[in-house]
Amino acid sequence: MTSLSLWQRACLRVLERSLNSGCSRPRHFTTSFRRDASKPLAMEQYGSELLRNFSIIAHIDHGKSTLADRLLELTGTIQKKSSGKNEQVLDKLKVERERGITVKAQTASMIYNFNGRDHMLNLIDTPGHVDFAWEVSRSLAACQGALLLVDASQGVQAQTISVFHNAKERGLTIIPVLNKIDLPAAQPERITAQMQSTFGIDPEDIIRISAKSGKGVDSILEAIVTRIPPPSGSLAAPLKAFLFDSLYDRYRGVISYELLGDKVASCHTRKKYEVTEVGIMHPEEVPTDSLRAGHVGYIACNMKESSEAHIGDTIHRVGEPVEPLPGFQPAKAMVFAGVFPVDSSDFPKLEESIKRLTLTDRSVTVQRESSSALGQGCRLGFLGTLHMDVFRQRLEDEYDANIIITAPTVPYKLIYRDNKEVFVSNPTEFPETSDTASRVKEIQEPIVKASIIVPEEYFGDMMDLCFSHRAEDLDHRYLDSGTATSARIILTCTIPLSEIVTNFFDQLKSRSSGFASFDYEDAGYKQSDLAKMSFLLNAKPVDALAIIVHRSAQDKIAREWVKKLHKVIPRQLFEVPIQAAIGRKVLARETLSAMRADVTAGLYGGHYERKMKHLENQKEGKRRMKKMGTVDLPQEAFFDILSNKKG
Ligand SMILES: Nc1nc2c(ncn2[C@@H]2O[C@H](COP(=O)(O)OP(=O)(O)OP(=O)(O)O)[C@@H](O)[C@H]2O)c(=O)[nH]1
Repeated sequence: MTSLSLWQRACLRVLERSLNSGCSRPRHFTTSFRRDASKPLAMEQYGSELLRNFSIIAHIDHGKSTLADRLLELTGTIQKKSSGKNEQVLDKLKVERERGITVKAQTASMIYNFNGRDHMLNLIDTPGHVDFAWEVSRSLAACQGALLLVDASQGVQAQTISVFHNAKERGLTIIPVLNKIDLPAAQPERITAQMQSTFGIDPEDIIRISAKSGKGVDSILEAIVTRIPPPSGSLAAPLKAFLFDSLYDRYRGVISYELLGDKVASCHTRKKYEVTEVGIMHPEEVPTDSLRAGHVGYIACNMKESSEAHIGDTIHRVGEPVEPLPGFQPAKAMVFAGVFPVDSSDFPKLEESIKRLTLTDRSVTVQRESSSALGQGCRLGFLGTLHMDVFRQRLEDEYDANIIITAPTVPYKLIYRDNKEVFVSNPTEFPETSDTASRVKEIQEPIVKASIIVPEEYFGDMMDLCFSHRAEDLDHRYLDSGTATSARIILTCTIPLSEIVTNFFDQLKSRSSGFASFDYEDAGYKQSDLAKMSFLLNAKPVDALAIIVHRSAQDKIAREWVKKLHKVIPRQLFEVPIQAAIGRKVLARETLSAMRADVTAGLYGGHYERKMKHLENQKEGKRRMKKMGTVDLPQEAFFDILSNKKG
C-alpha cells in the first residue's frame, strides 16, 4: 500500500489578485452547476465585472450561517432541505455543529442571474465570537463588500460595533441587514433607529429579512450585485494570488485533473511548487480550468510542511516576479497553555496532530515544552479561551488525542535592569520574587479595552464585575437615545487580559441573565504587581501547576487552589502537605492525611508490644517514604484541577 504521506498535499486558499479560496473535508451536495463532472468548470465566462466578493459580518448568533444557507439555496447552489432541519452547510467542523458557532471562515461560490447575466458571488462566512476577530479581518481582506447583519430582537451588540469598524476601515461597501424580523420580540423600528444613530446608516438602505423563513433574502442578492463593486484586476497582468487560508488534507487520493501543471512560487519563502489542481469552493471543492483575476478559489500543490503556508503571502508564477500584495496583521496569540499527552509515549503522535491542525488554524502558535510532572508537551498560543477550547476539542474529535491542558496564561513583559525586554508566557519561566527584586526592573501585563453592552437594569452588576476584575477608566453612555424602555448602556473600561481569560465571560453572562455582550481590543501593556505562585506537594513544587497572580488576590487564590488540590489528590501512604507559596512564603496549606493500612491485621492475639512494634515500623517506613517520596499526581488529578479551574 502506498504510504499515507504520498497522498498528503497542502491546499491553499487564495485570492487571485484579491482572490481567495478555501478547502474543507468533502461532503456531498447536489449542485446547480449542471456540468459534465469529467470536465472542469470553465471560468473564463466570469470576467471580473461579473464577480462579487463579499462577507457576512455580525455579532455571534445573529444569523450569519443561516443567511448563508438561504443564499446558497436561493441561488440553487445547494438543495433546500425538505426536513426543515436548520443544519448549517458552512459550519463544517464537528465542534461548530455541536456548539452552534462558526469557528473557521468558509467560502462558497454561487451563480446568480441578474439582468439576464450570470454573476459569480463569492461568499466568505466569518466567525462571530470575539476570539476569532482575526479570522474576520482575514476574510474581509478578500472582499469588496459586507452584509452587516443585526438581530431585530437584540439590536446592535458589542461585536456588531467592532466588525462594522473593521469593515469600514478596509473601505468595504456595507449593506445593512435587519434579521429575525419574524420573531415576536423583534423591534425593527427601534433597531433601525439604533443602527442609524450608532453607525450613521440611512434607514432606507436597511434590508429587512428573516433568514430562517427566507423572507426578504432575495433582495439581498440584488443588493450584492448592484451595491458592491466588482474586484479590480487585469487579465493581462502576471499572476498574483493572495494566500488567504490553508488546509492540510490528509484524506485526499489521486487528483484526476492535471490542470495547470504550472509552477508557482511564494513571495514570502521563495519556495516553488507545482500546482496540481485549482478550483472554487462551491461550497465543496469544485475543480476549474483556471483561476482568473478576482476569482476566489483554491490551489492544491505539493507543499510538504504546514509552516510553508504563510497567510497573507502572495503567490506568483515562476519566472514572473511580482510586488507582494499587502498582507495583514499576523494573528497575535493572547492566551497560552501547555498541552501534554495523557500517556507520555503518545507525544510524537500528539505533536504531529497539532502540526496538522495548525495548518487549518494558522492563528495557533506552537513551541515544544517539557514538564517534570507531565513530560514532553507543546506550549500553544491561542487568540482567546474559546479558541483554546475549540482547538482542544478539534484535537480530540479529529485526531483522537487524549490530552491535558494547563491553566491559561497571558504573555507578560519583563523589563530587566539593563532595559532588555522579555516576554514570558509560561509560569515556569517567570522569575522568582528574589530575582524580581535584583534583576527585573518592572513587570508589565497586557491590558485590553473592553466594551460591554447591557440593558440598564444590569448596569450595577456589570460595574461590580468590572471592579472585581481590576478594571480601570470606567466610562459609559446610553446606546439608545431617548426614552426607549429598558435602554441599553455601553460600558467601556480597561482591564487586564489575565482577568478575562478565566471566568469573566461566564460571569458576565450569568450576572446579566445572558443579555450582556462583550468585546475587547488590545490596549498594550501596563506595569503590574505580579508574582509567581507555586504549588508544593510534600514540599516539592509541581511545575505544571504554577500560575501568575496579582498580589491583591494572592491569598484568596492560594486558599482556593490548595482546597481544590486537596479534593482531587488521592491519599498516599504518608501524610502530604499541600502548600501554595510565593517565593519562600507559604500562603495557604492543607494536609492530606495518610492512608493507614492495618499492619496488625494479620496478627492473632499476641503481645501488645508486638502490635506496637509493627505500628512503629510502619510509622518509620512512612517517615522514610515521606522524606524521599514524591507524590504521584495522577493525570486525572491534573485534569480535574485544570478543568475545574473555572468553577
Ligand atoms: N427566528 C429566527 N431565528 C433565526 C433567524 N436567523 C437565524 N436564526 C436562529 O438564530 C440562531 C443563530 O443563527 P446562526 O446562523 O447560527 O448564527 P451565526 O451568526 O452564524 O452564529 P455564529 O456563527 O456562532 O457567529 C440559530 O438558532 C438560528 O436558527 C431568523 O431570521 N429568525
